[in-house]
Amino acid sequence: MSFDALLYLSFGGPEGPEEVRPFLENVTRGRGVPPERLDEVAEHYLHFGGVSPINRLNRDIMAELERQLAAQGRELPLYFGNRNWHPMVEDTVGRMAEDGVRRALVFATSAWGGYSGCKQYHEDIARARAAVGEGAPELVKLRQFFDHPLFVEANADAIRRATEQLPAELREQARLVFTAHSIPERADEQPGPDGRPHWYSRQVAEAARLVAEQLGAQGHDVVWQSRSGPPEVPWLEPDIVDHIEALHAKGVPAVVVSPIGFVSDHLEVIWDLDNEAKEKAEELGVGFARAATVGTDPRYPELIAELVSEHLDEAAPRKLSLLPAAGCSPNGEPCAPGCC
Ligand SMILES: CC1=C(CCC(=O)O)c2cc3nc(cc4[nH]c(cc5[nH]c(cc1n2)c(C)c5CCC(=O)O)c(CCC(=O)O)c4C)C(CCC(=O)O)=C3C
Ligand SMILES: [Fe+2]
Repeated sequence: MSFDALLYLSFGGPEGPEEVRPFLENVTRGRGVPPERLDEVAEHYLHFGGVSPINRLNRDIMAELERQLAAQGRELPLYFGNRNWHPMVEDTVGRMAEDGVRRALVFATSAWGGYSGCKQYHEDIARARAAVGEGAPELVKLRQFFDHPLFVEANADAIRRATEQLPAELREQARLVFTAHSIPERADEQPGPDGRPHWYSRQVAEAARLVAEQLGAQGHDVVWQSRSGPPEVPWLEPDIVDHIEALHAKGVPAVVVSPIGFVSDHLEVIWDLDNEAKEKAEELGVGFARAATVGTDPRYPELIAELVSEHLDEAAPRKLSLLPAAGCSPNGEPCAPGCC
């Protein structure tokens, strides 16, 4: 099948203090997030002048991706659209239609299945096409990449570099801790294409296992961060901050934290880890190093180009786990019956 463009689809983030509230309202519309939580998160954004780094990081990644695609001799114009903030995906897909794009691939900036990481991006695709109406391009979303060798290698190298930042005497005993965005337990019960539940947390566990194996780590933990929602609703636990306390109580002298659940050092990473988790570690005297996300590693755009190649050249999908490949479907249709 031929494609005449690539749409880079991301979350979006505010670029000034006056944009914080309307952005948060877009993110949480109909999601049952209490106003107190929104006030708290607004403060996190305002702490950084109301500017999330996510848009700049995405533009840097796209510039490198464009360079790599050009070097491969691919003529595939790149478009940028977001779910929650400008450039909004509806506007971008409108522009694609005006430019005469008939059929495009879509890269969504999440490695995972589940509602937030996969299905909601399918909904964005369907909503954008509906908004454009007649003449909207066909949009085929690329698959989930949590077990792609380039994702695993880039995360492993970032952990190696973070470990070097710890004092030499702590490195050997430092506990490797992976974090990903918490989601409601009910949401995590959602099955994958294999029909088995907990698709999201199984993928996170598998990616963490693959990275830890590549590092020859003695042991590792998978924990969660950035919990939202009303307090009475159970979300995946333990939280990273509580986990640092628990490790300290067991006598662990240092932690290396890998935000494997995210692909760039956006606000949830720099606030929840570099502020909150780091502060807790310092308070307890626990050594703390945070690994980078894959976004600044050239292997990330390389991975995107490989996913593209699976469609344009029928390149065999490279994956390291036995979990099924999923997340790829046209025009926002579910990727498998009951999936995500
Ligand atoms: C699984 C997952 C990912 C990873 C997969 C992926 O990357 O897609 C992710 C990424 C992100 N989440 C982000 C920001 C936010 N997420 C929120 C709220 C929520 N996230 C959820 C899940 C996820 N989120 C859920 C279940 C909610 C509750 C509301 C709902 O059920 O939908 C809220 C509302 C306030 C709050 O309650 O925290 C904000 C501001 C940003 C941008 C950061 C920046 O601006 O730099 C990014 C990349
Ligand atoms: Fe899916």
